[in-house]
Amino acid sequence: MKLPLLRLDSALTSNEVFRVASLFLYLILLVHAAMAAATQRLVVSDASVLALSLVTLLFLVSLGRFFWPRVVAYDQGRLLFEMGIVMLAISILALQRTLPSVDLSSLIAVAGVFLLPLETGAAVAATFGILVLGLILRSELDMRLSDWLPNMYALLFAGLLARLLGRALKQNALALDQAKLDQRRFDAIARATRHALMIVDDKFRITYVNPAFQEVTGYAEEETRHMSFRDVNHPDDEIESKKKLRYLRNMPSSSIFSRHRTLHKDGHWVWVEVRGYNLLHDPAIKGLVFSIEDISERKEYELRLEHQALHDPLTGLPNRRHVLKRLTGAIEAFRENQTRLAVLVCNLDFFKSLNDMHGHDFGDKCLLELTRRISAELAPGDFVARFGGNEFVVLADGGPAEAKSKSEALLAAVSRQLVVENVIVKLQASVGIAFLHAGHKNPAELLRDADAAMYQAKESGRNRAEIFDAALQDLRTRRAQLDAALRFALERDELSLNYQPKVALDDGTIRGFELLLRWNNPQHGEIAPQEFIPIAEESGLIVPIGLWALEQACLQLRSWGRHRATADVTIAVNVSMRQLLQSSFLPEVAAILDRTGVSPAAIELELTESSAMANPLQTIETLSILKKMGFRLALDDFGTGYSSLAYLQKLPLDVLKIDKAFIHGLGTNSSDAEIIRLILALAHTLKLDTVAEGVETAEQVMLLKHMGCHLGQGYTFSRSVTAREAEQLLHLASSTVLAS
Ligand SMILES: Nc1nc2c(ncn2[C@@H]2O[C@H](COP(=O)(O)O[C@H]3[C@@H](O)[C@H](n4cnc5c(=O)[nH]c(N)nc54)O[C@@H]3COP(=O)(O)O)[C@@H](O)[C@H]2O)c(=O)[nH]1
Repeated sequence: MKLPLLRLDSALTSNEVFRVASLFLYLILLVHAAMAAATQRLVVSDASVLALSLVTLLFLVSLGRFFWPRVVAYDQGRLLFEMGIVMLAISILALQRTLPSVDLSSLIAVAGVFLLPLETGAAVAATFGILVLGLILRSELDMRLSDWLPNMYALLFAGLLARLLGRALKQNALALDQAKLDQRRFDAIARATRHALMIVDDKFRITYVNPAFQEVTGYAEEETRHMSFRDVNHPDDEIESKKKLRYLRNMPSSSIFSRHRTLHKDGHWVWVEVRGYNLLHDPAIKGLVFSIEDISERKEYELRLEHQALHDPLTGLPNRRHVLKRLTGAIEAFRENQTRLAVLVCNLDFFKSLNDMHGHDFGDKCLLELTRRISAELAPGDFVARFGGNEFVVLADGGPAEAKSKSEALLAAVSRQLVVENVIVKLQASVGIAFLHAGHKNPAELLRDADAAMYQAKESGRNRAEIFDAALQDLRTRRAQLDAALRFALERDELSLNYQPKVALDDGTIRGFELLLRWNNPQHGEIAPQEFIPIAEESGLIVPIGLWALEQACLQLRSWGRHRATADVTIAVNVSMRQLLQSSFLPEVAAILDRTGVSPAAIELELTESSAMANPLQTIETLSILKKMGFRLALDDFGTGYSSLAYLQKLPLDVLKIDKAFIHGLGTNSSDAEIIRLILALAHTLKLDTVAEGVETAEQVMLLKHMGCHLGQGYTFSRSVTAREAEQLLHLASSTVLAS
């Protein structure tokens, strides 16, 4: 039989100690009596028999208490009663002198045993009781002071010690109970929670897991002993995960948060949300504590939402946002390791017309088929997205040759005939290609380049691919900026006019001026006419600008007409073909003459050879009217275009202006001299005056004069000057000859 001695597996209580100590107390008294009987020193009287019977009875009670501790209640009254009985028995035995030396030392033992389980009040009362009994016994037994006083001290000391021990045991038991309660609560929470809890030591060895750990990871507690994080980490999360764990372990009291995938025992990936706390310094934990939540469902929902946000619902292809995200990543990767990336923007030509003609459902079906075809043309690593209604974007590795052949394949795939709802459709696309480079700061810039190339492909005839050309794009951007600025140039008074003298080669007198436009813009500065005139021509702005220039020339002539030195001068005004083609041109010119009152004979209208010959019939008609109105007419840049002599003959011209390209070679290039001679002979035949443009040297002046050219214009005489300077030149020329 296993004796219920002290229960050392739980907190030792004062009752427990009392249970054992009281048994020993009574046993010692009985052994003492037995030994006295054996040595015949036992004095037997009726009272002593009663006392020994009481002790025996108490021994039996304590024996019962020892074996069946749960049956006996330890209430204060019963304990005091028992103590009273034992003290009575001791007193009788002492007074009867039944047992040798049953005196104050027995009371010390009683104090040591009974004060253990008593509450403070009862313990004080019991102490007094024992003390009083001790005093009575001392006087009855005639003990000397030196014999009983140390025993009384010992009695008090034993009582006090027993009391303190009793209290300590009680507090200890309470603390242990509380700890057990806390443990039970923790176990209940750890069992009830859906979150897996795990504690690992500083070597990341698992020291604790709760039951939910198995639910989340599939691993039972005993299987975790040899587990390593590395075995269950998703390869994509590995680096980040390691970084966080290292940080957590090395930073006392730190915490981490992470969302990653962990491998379930079944072999599938589980999305978990992990919070980790460093409690290595806490002696109760000495570990890293993790709370792990299975967020697979939430994550799946999130991923579904993300998929929806990043994909086109019709084709299922990645959408614009996805492309931007992908490109952001590609730009970052490029900064690190210069990876190659080609962006192909594939825009369907005339897709709007197809939608308009057959409806959007039909268009959608075509797009689905095109998606299939485009995807089939791509390599495994390529990325294709639907970027807009009729636009696909392909991101692929490779240089110009690969990108070009890929776009050729795409164009071929798109243009293969397509049958939708029994309708045969033939589509085509224009592809723009751009390559990622260090200058691209963000996806928008890279896409802008690919887009520009795509528009270039459209402009070049569609159904083709173009690679982005940065220089061309810079030119386009500047043209677009100048075009925008030029629209405000007139109203903002940014345009001005210069005058370049035309000088008679025989006597050096100024016979007239050519009016030359100048544009000074606050943002772009001085812009050369070679740059802005073509832009004005293209946008049609040359029409109002040309009329303004003509009116300014007339006003200047009216002003000069008032002085003798400047009265006979003529002004040559450049006229663009765009102006001539305007039906309103002739009435507006007439209105200018009316408003200014200037004679058209003082104005020479210059039209370039190439523009005049582009549309000869209309030119002949309009020039004839202008001629009838009284204007002088000049053919500018002669020799650079392809003049039909038949038409030339029919043009009502007064002047041929020899292009400066021929004058430039005069004196050095004999063929230029030959051409000039021929032009002069032709002009002579057609009875036209001749002006040499771009005369820069005295030698050229001399040669031209000998060849019979009438007038010269160029830097050797004067650059173009302001109206005021032109006027001064005229005043000077009236007295001085500029060249002879
Ligand atoms: N429709 C209109 N066209 C105009 C008008 N004003 C000018 N223009 C045309 O713009 C082109 C460029 O003109 P610009 O830069 O003013 O150049 C002229 C002269 O400065 C230049 N020039 C004159 N002398 C010399 C020289 O000795 N050497 C040299 N290298 N260049 C010289 O030639 C230009 C004049 O050319 P042209 O008209 O062919 O006589 C030019 O085509 C202008 O016509 C306008 O109001 N309307």
